[in-house]
Amino acid sequence: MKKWEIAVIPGDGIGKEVVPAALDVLRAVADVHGGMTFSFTEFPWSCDYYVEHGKMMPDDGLSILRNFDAIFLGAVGNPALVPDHISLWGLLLKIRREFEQVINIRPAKYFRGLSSPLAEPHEFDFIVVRENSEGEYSEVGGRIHRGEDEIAIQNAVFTRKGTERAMRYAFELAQKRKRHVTSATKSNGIFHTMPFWDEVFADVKRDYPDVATASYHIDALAAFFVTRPHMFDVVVASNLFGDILTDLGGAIMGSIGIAPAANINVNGKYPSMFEPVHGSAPDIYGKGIANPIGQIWTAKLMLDHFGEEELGALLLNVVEEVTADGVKTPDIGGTATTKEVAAEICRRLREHA
Ligand SMILES: NC(=O)c1ccc[n+]([C@@H]2O[C@H](COP(=O)([O-])OP(=O)(O)OC[C@H]3O[C@@H](n4cnc5c(N)ncnc54)[C@H](O)[C@@H]3O)[C@@H](O)[C@H]2O)c1
Ligand SMILES: O=C(O)C[C@@H](O)C(=O)O
Ligand SMILES: [K+]
Ligand SMILES: [Mn+2]
Repeated sequence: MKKWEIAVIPGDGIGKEVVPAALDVLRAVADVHGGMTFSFTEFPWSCDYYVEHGKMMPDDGLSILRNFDAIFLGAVGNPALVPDHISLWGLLLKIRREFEQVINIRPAKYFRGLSSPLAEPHEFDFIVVRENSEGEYSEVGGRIHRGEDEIAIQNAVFTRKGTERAMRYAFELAQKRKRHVTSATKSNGIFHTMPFWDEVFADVKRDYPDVATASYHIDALAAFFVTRPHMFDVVVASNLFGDILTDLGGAIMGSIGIAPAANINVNGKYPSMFEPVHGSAPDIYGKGIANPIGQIWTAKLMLDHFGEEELGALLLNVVEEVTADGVKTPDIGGTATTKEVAAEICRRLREHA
């Protein structure tokens, strides 16, 4: 019997609702498999934890997480208790960086049973490869003076290694898909880092002559996500551009509540982390109506990561069937609760046991 050791961090807000729902689904997945179990170890690290301990996670938090096969996370952030940059950098970004989860994979596709806000969504199916370790997200910079003379400086950091790594990952992914990579740039307005990004892209693409490419400035690209999302296969983007594009990816599917993400450690030194694209949604927390699909699809990405692609495909198929049959939370036009959606997915999964 194969046993996967999973560190579970529900985090804040609706993370505490969608994570338990997705764990139930993973238990059902294990039953379907028959030869596999999950051991879930839960950690209460969150903004509530911060209020009590003055930090988002204990000092030895990372060494505890290190021994797990994967980390399954909900969402981090409760601005009523802790400023967002403190909570994010103290937990989510800390894990991404210290565990060298340098790539963030974020798929979006035309999803059965959902009405996209696009008039003609066609059958789009793309993956954004978000550089996850550097770029616009950096602690380099500072603030001086106060008042009228106040200055804030934030430096973006683009290394050749990090940039190339994200691009190569995108090209190799495209080779297993429709052989097309789009680069998200902004080399007209961003004077140093984005021309550099374009140069590295030009260098890297020479190594993949079987993959077609396109490059668009991020503003135009954002519009194309709305007007012609079906033309994309793999999109490679910097940390911030990838962040923004993937909320948009969720939106054109029908709700940001269904979009999944995988923070991948590519060198095998540390566990990878699986979490939905969305945050803690304080506006709906506590009502029991958060859409669990983003968290459940994230579980599918974890199954893929473990080499259980067949089970992953079955899981996503069942989720789409349940959606198409109208068992949906309010964000996608239904009346079901988080728990009802998860229970229906579990019930249908067990029919495959
Ligand atoms: N990876 C993360 O953990 C992550 C991601 C984004 C935001 N955040 C944090 O979450 C907090 C709230 O941020 P925000 O409001 O900008 O983004 P958000 O993603 O939490 O919410 C944006 C909107 O989408 C809706 N939404 C999100 N997930 C949903 C779901 N599963 N079902 C139904 N509706 C859903 C919310 O109700 C809200 O209207 C902040 O503290 C922010 O820093 C964390
Ligand atoms: O990376 C971030 O900015 C946090 C959150 O918005 C995310 O997309 O994971
Ligand atoms: K999240
Ligand atoms: Mn985001």
